[in-house]
Formats: sequence, structure tokens, C-alpha cells
Amino acid sequence: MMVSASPSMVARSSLEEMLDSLRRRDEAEKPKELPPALPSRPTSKARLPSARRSLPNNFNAETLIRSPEWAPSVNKRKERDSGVKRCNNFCVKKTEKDAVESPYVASEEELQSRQKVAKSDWGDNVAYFIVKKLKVWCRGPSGLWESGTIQSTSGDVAFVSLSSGNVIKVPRDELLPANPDVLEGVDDLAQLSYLNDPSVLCNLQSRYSQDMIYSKAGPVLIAMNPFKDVQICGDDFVTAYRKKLVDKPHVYAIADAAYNEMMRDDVNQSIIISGESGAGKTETAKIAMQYLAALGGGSCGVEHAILQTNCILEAFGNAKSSRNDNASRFGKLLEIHFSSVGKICGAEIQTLFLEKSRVARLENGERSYHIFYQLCAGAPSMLKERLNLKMASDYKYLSQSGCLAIDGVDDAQKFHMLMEAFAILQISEEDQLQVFSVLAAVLWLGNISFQVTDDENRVEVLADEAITTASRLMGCSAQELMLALSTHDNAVEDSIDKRLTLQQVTDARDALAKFIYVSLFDWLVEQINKSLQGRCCTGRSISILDIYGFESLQKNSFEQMCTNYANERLQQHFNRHLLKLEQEECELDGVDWTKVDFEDNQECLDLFEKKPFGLLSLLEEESNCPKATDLTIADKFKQHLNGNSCFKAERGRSFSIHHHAGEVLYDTSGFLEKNRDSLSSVTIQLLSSCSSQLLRLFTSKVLKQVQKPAAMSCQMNALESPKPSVGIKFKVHMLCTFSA
Ligand SMILES: Nc1ncnc2c1ncn2[C@@H]1O[C@H](COP(=O)(O)OP(=O)(O)OP(=O)(O)O)[C@@H](O)[C@H]1O
Repeated sequence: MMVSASPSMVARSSLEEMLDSLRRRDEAEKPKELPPALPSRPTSKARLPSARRSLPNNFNAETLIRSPEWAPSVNKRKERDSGVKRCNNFCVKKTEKDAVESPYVASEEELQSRQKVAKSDWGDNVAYFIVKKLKVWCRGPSGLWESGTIQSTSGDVAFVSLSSGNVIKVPRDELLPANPDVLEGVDDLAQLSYLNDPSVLCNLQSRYSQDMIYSKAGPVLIAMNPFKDVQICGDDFVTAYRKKLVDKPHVYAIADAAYNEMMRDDVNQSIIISGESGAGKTETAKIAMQYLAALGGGSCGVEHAILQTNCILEAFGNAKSSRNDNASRFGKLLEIHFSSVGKICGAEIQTLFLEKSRVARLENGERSYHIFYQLCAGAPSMLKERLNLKMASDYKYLSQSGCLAIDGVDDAQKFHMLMEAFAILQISEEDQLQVFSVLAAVLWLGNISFQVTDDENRVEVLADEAITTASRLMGCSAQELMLALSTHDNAVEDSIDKRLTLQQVTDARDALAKFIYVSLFDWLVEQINKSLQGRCCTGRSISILDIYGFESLQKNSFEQMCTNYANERLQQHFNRHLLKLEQEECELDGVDWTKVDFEDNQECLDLFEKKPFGLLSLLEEESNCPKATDLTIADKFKQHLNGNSCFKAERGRSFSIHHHAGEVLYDTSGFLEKNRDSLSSVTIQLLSSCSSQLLRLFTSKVLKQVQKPAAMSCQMNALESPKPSVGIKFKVHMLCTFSA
């Protein structure tokens, strides 16, 4: 077996540390005559998996009951009979009976051999592994993890015979114990005797190869992205989990637990989904929503409306990125409200930090928001005529990246699905028309071009089809729009009606387009929330958090920095919550708890958040300085942040951040402009006098917020203190997604 381990995987995750610590504590409680760190006898749940456990085509809930693999009651009985008492998800207390029955109990000869070695240290167990010819992990010549058996040792080195037949020399202290074959594919990582990187990866890989995409790590569900339909969702599975006929790890099981605990304890629940971009968070969130909709569906039909919100939010907030054809470019917290009898009675969505730069600027091979392509492909001819809508390839904002279509995706069909979703969520036809007009205006704004008029590179707007159509759709005159784009008030320099350079005028146009799009997105979420508002809510709720995943691209800019910062926050919550939760449970169970040291990412968060010398404050400060450039901001970062161990100065405009998921190299090109995105007062005035009701509404909101800090800080603050929900107390369920 060869397992590739990326650098981030090689570093021990805090989860791993914690599981390991719990394992060590558990081992310490074992009867003293047992050898140290020997593979524990698997519980009934850790039975040897069959070669392939795909479910029959004609699968139904009854099949599940008969299948021993899926029958919890049978498993529970076996568990009882085997003398294994589970005290919580992490610690499996082993009784004397278990020790006697264990196939790993040592023979007399082995015990003698073991007496020679210390009992608590893996290094000393090498001798035992040699005697027993047990599997170990080591790095093969390719740098990948490989399994083999130790043939002999000499001083600090061991000679390991790999499954390929080759024998390699490995430093003794680089060997890691492997789990016995009988534990291969266990559905809870906490059942593994050894929790090291290759063992965990190997277990997940073994399950993944059999389409078992869900595993547990104690209370956390691990979901591996299958990139195909593995047929483990749908009505039959919902029924099975609902009736508790199965206890295999599944998103349904997590949603079911959340629902039952909410009903039983009257405590609000939340399901937090984390993972890198493309790992499957959004799909997993949808699976959880489907289950809750099935469980709490009632007469008012609001559950259908909740499911339809995905279609709208994905159209307006998702895009093709280099990693994911349907990447979420915003964070989402969906709070589903339930009545006293457990029926869904309403919902509320909070969105965070839509990536606005994507509206105007795309990397090669990426797309802007799906809605633009859907509108161009699917709008009926009357609407197209009204909006003077062309093909996507005719719009510069869309054509710049050389990517207009996604394999296997029919944008026109998606547009029709969107119209259905609008209807279900009661977005009126009048509002729909306004939305489409605003979208078309954004596209036409991107086509507005400029010509240089003098030797100092001053420019003026070209009076062409783009400016006439954009102004018509916005509800102003072409002259007014031209004036607004080519004049600028700079508060710092206090000079009004200054003619702009080509770069400035392009930035002003793009800032307008981005402002309109982001405002439209926020407005749409408001409309959705109005439509989902419940009438008979009792304060019970289940929230599902799905934010954009961690990104490390070839070139990382402002957007990746914000995305990764948000993930850093989530990671901290994840670490702290999980450990705290376990500690509480152990205390409740009266288990002697050893404090677990885990890799806290506070230092990385400080790098962003410290005032006045954190990344965000420095960026904010530099954004208000008219002479600042992308180079000066890079210098400023290097000057003030070098003392933070997560920061590394690089050449020119670059710097690196050591995130929890790995090191990312950032380039400050465009940082200032992306953070500023300021609209001139002339543009704000223009927008507030447009005949488009939506544009006027957007402007009135921005005028109200004028005293608040710049966009990024606002969005980031929202991450720090999300709006308090109906209830005060939350029980959190964790879900980690991974892409193989
Ligand atoms: N459970 C699943 N079954 C089948 N395919 C899946 C599943 N989960 C994810 N995928 C596939 O992987 C793709 C990416 O998944 P998804 O959009 O959910 O990732 P994500 O973690 O939300 O990414 P991002 O952070 O970029 O938004 C999906 O479009 C789909 O093709």
C-alpha cells in the first residue's frame, strides 16, 4: 500500500494529536500485563470489512435491516457480548474479558521478548514488531508512505522489507507502527490502535476505494468527495436513518442527531462543515438539508422553498474556479426553524463576504458568477431584446478568461431551473425583471471603453452602444453616466472634478459594477429571507454553516487571503470547540482527563487581527493613503509583521503566511484597489437619481453605512460576531470534507 502524504498532511493535525492523546490515556488504563500500544481488539463495529460493500441496486430499508453490516442493533448486542464498554466516542474502555479474548494477547514467548523492552514507547516496541513480523510504515524511495515489515535493526537504522520485495534502510525513529489488517477500513478512526498519518490516510483510502465516503473521527464526521454518485442518499436511506436501522457514518446520521437533540433537549443545534475548496462542503450541506427537510417537512411546504434557495444562491454566488466548477464565493449560514412538534416552519440565511473582484476580473480558465452565463444562454427572446442581451462571449467581463462554458453544464437549463426557484420563493415577475436589468447593466458596464485625450494620458468615455445600453438599463442618461465615470472626488486630496487616467477610470467603472452586483446579491438574500420567514416558530433551530474553502493557488491575491482568513477562524472554532466538548464529556463521565496540547492557530489569527499592526489594520490604513501602492503595502507588512512566526517576507510584492493548512505565498498586486473599491460621490449621486428602483435602494443603504469602516473590515467583523440566533445555547456538530 502506498499513500501519498502532502506536507500539510505530514504535520500532525490537532485532531490527530487529540485522538492520539486519548488513545494514550486509554492505553494507560489497560491492565498492566498487556504489552504497550498493542493493537486493541476491534469492537464489533471494527469488524473486517468485506472486499466491497456496494449496496444492491434494488436496495431498500428492509435490505438494510437484514444486512449485518448495517444493523446497529446486532452490532450493539455483539458489543455487549464482547465485553467492550464504550464510554464515549473516543475512549473505549477494555475489560479483563476483552483482554483475555483478544487475538493480540501475547504468548509466553512473546511476553518474554517483550520484557526486554520498555512498555510505553513505540521506539522500544520495534523489537516486538520484529518478533511478530508486524507491519510498519516508512517513507519509500519515492517519498511516499509504504508499508513493510522490519527484517532487522542495526544501531539507529532498521531494514524494512516492503511489499514490493525490496528491502530499504530507514532511520529507526522514522518508522511508524501500522495497524493490524483486521482493523483495515474501520468506520471510526478512534478505533485504530495507532493514529499516525499513514494509518489514518490508509484507513480512509481503504474505505474510499469501496465507495465508503463517510467515516468518523470520534464525534466528527469525515466526508471524502467521491466525485460521482455513490448512491448512498435518497428516500430509502432517509427512512433507514430516521428509523435508526443503520448506524454507519453518514451526513444523515449527523443531521438526525442534531434534530433529535434539538427536540429532546430543547437546545439549538449547528452543523459546521469545513474543508478545502472543492472538498464537497456545499454538496454535503445540501445532503444535510435534504434530510432535515424530509424529517421536518410539513403542511406549509416551506421545506421545498428552503431547498430551492440553493439554486438561487449558487447561480448568484458560485462560479467556476481553477479548483472547483461550482465554487462558492461566499459564506453561508442557513438557520432552519422548527415548530414545537418538530416541523420546519421557516428559515433564515446569512451570507458573508461575497467575492466581488470576480465580477470585473477573472483568472484564465475561471468564470464569473454562473448567473451571467445562465442569463445569456437561457433568457427568452423578449427579455433578451429588452435588455439588448448578447451572447456571453460578447461581454468583456465574461470573455476575458477564455472560459465561457463548463463541461457537462447546460447554462440555459440552469436558467429555467432558476426561474422555477424564483417562482417557488415568490420573487415577483416585476422583481425578476429588475434583477435581470441590473445584471445586464453590469455586463454592459464592463464593455464601456475609454480613449486617451491628451499627452498626460487623461481619458474620456467612448459614447457607444455599451454606454447607451448601460445607462438605459440603470435609468439615467448616457451623459450622466459618462460624467460620473470620468470624474472623481478624492477626499484626501480634496480636489473635485479631476480628470482621471485610464487606470483610474477603469477602476471607477469596475468599482461601480462590483458595487451593483454585491448589492444585488444582498438584496436577493433579503427577499429569500422574507419568503422563508416563519410564522409559528418556537425558537428551536438547526443551523448549517458552509463557507468557501481554504485556497492555495499558483497565484494568491487578496481574495485568497480573505478566504483563508475566514477558514483560519473556523479552524480555531473547530479546535477549541471539539476539545472543549470532549473535555466536558470526559468530566461528565468521570474520566480522568489529561489536558490535550493542540496546535492553536491564534498566532495566525493575531497576524490578521492585531491592532494597530495586523494585516487588516495595516491594509485599511494604507488604503486611505493616496500615495500608497501595492509595493508600499508589501513593505509595510514586512516592516510590522516580521515578528509574527506565521509571517514570512518574500521578494518584491510577495509575502507568505503559514496557515493551519499549509504555507501560502501571496502577491499584493491589486490589494489596495480590491480593498478600497470606493465609489465617488458623483457616482453615488448618479445612482440615487436613477429610475431603477433597485439601484436607488442600494444607494440609500450605502449612504446609511457611510460612517462604517471599509467593506472588508465590515465583512470580517461579521465573521467574528455573527448575528445571534433565536436561541442562546448551541450544540455543535462537526463535519470535515476532503477531496482525495
Ligand atoms: N457527496 C458528493 N457526491 C458526488 N459528488 C460530489 C459530492 N460532494 C462533492 N461532489 C463533487 O465535487 C464538486 C465540488 O464540491 P463542492 O462544491 O461541494 O465543494 P466545496 O467544498 O463546497 O468547494 P468550495 O469551497 O470551492 O465552494 C461538486 O460540484 C461535485 O461535482
